[in-house]
Amino acid sequence: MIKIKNLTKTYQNKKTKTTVLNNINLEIEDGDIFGIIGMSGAGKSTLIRCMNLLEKPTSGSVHIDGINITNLDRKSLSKVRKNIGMIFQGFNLLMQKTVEKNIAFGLEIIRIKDFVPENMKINEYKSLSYLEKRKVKKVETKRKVSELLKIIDLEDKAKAYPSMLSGGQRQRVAIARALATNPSVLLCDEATSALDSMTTKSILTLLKKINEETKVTIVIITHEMNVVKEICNKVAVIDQSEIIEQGSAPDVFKNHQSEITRQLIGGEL
Ligand SMILES: Nc1ncnc2c1ncn2[C@@H]1O[C@H](COP(=O)(O)OP(=O)(O)OP(=O)(O)O)[C@@H](O)[C@H]1O
Repeated sequence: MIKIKNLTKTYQNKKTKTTVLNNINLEIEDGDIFGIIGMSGAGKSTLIRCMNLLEKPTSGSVHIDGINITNLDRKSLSKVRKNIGMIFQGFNLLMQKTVEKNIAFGLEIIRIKDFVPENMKINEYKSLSYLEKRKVKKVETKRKVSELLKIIDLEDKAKAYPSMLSGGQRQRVAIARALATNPSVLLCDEATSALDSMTTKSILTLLKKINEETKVTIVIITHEMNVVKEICNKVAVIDQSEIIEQGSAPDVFKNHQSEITRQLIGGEL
């Protein structure tokens, strides 16, 4: 579960002080596909970046699976971050690496001694020599990459470079890389904004399938209402730095209270 308590984010320079998030309170339950919607500049990106401490809140706290991650030291935070995958509008792939190497990168960043093999008891792994551990990690990485290639349906592109892929295929690779560490949370920052509507639909279908199969909690920030309608079970509306509405997606769509929400959903319902 992700709990955000009284979170405020203020940017300050010599002359100005801007409060971008004001007293945000949110609870995102395990397995949710939680949409955060709002107009441009409302604070969506800042909020999602606070969830993995890419931005440090000015005050308030972020709790993931019961752990307050707000003031963790670098080492503990990097451990927590392995449990939080993130994908971006611009995909952020390594252009000089093949698809399979991009996906493996999600695991490469974990030190041999911190690696947790999926098919092995942790004590068994711990008792191995460094070289044996390295071998296990190599084999496990290979296995995981082929499993993920299958999930994203790009087994035939394993040796391709990102420049040879379409936008939708690149985002699939980014999703696989984010899932390599089996995170319990996947943060999606405008993940489909650069894609056409058909490709968006296929990425959303993939995210939904992954959510159903792995129970990963997905947080999506977007200004695209079809994204929320398509896959989110819950939604929060952010406007001028504050959460102005939240609840089950169908309920917020039907019984919204604010003018901003009405504008965002375009009065379609
Ligand atoms: N580093 C920063 N310093 C000062 N102000 C910032 C900084 N980062 C963001 N802001 C301001 O915070 C506000 C919220 O930005 P944010 O990117 O979170 O909004 P958003 O809802 O994601 O917008 P969009 O949909 O356009 O991406 C904006 O007014 C932005 O100018």
